[in-house]
Amino acid sequence: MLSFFTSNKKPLVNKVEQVASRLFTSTYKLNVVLRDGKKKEIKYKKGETLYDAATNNKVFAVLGQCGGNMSCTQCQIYTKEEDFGKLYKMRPQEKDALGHANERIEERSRLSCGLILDENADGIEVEMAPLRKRKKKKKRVKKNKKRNLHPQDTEYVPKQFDSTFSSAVTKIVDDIYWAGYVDFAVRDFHGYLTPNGSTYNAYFIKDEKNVAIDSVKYPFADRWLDKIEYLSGGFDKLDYIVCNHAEPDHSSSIQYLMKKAPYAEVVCNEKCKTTLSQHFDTSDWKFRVVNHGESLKLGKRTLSFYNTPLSHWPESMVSYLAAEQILFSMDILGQHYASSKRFDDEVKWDDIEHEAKIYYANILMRLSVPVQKSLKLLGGVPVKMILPSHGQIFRNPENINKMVQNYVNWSKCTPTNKIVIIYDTMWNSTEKMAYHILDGIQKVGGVDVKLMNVRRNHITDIATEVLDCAAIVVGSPVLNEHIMPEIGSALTYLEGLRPQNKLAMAFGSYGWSAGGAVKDINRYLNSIRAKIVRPEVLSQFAPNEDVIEECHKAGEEMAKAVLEHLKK
Ligand SMILES: Cc1cc2nc3c(=O)[nH]c(=O)nc-3n(C[C@H](O)[C@H](O)[C@H](O)COP(=O)(O)O)c2cc1C
Repeated sequence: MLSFFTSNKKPLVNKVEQVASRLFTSTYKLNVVLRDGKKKEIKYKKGETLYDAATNNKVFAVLGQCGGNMSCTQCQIYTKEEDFGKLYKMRPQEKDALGHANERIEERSRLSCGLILDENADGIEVEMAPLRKRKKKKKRVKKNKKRNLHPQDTEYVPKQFDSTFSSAVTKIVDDIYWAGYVDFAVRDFHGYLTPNGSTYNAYFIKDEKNVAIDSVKYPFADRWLDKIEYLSGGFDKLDYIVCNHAEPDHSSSIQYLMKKAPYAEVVCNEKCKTTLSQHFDTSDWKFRVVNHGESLKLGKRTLSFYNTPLSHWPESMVSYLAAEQILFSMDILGQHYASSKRFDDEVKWDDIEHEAKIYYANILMRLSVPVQKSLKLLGGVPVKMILPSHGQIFRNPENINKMVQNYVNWSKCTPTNKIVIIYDTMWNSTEKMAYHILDGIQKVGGVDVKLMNVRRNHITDIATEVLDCAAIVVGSPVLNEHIMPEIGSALTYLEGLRPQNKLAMAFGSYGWSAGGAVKDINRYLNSIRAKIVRPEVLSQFAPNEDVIEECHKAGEEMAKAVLEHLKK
């Protein structure tokens, strides 16, 4: 038996949470004024978040869409001014989330999911912050239907198989099959590059009940439907289609299945049901809504469901077969990797590890806190195999260990001895500065450098290098008082992905107004809470000897700061 954490079983809680969990258990209470003006008393134990206490008190009006992951900010509360200062201090994730909130933020704002309750919160009164007005749901569904916004709403037209391979199912163990589609051709996934293609992994369980798990991207619906028909012995023998995640690469073929399989029920959580209805016309679908921890008896086996909100979307969940110790991990441990082989031990480990890193950096880096929560939840689940929604299936215990450890490191952006220099240039002055900074770093030794011109390196690769670097050094010339657009685009992308724990500095060349570009760069660096190690280096037009010397010095200082940082 192999646990999801087979080595280095370090709990993924930060220090604050560890302290909080050790606190006493006597009960206190506070009041929450809900958005409809009603007041609710909430009893809590010291160390609980307000969000968890509200859930335990069944005051669900406090809850937000992201499931308490400090992301959607819908659980924002206003404290009374006199109470704000005495409450448990804000952790960086909470500050960060409030900084990106859609709703109105006040000085006395807190997130219920971030606010740890202690004895100082006893007897206080807080008020739910108003939500930004949203259009009525019913109207929006109607509008979408009328406009036919989604290409996947178009009628499914069966196609011929391209090859016998695309129609093949793979037996994983007795009665459990891979029934997905290998997309060798795809090169772009919502804006980032997939040079090795991808797979849409759908699975099938044969038992007294026939169960399809997830589907494939809609252009490949026909291949998937044929496999499901074959495996279940006819569409009328299909009992369930589990939808772990409503993103269209995994869900958009379900609409065609529902027209063919008269008795099939869609098994998903409540949020997934709503999200599916916002993509497709689900009015005729039969749903079986499952809650966190609930199970479905299939015959010999039982399939259990665990919500893992925001590892990748709010409705994300995983499914688990205890009998075979198989985890259908959805996007967790996914890789965009197309191969004729299905298992991790049939391909080169370095290839899939690298693809998993690209996947993590570009999809999950922003979602590190929810990912850590999911890892913690799954830490107690024994697994022999992990079946993700993209890429190779993991069945080699050593590989499972390595990949889980990678996730632990990536989710903390654990720094390695690497500095990434990201820059743009028009007439090469900024580029020359970048090379001189590189020389300065090299002079100190012991730190790797990646020099990435934003016009020759895709944001996909920049994000991947940034994930585990210790420092980023960003340069741009001044163009019309600002940074160049391509570096702006790269920094906007990184700002969204929120890399943690980075040292940083800015540099760049200008003509007649020094500050514009570095001011923009520093704004981005501050937004991701990078620690700016030293003041920017500027050059009026091409760097002269003084500037070159300063670039060398800056490189040396950055390298020394990184080596110091890694000792901690
Ligand atoms: C279209 C254009 C707009 C520019 N706008 C500014 C500006 O607003 N302020 C400024 O100080 N320099 C401006 N410059 C000058 C450049 O910042 C300067 O030439 C710098 O040295 C270019 O660095 P590079 O060689 O790395 O491209 C501009 C140059 C160009 C070509």
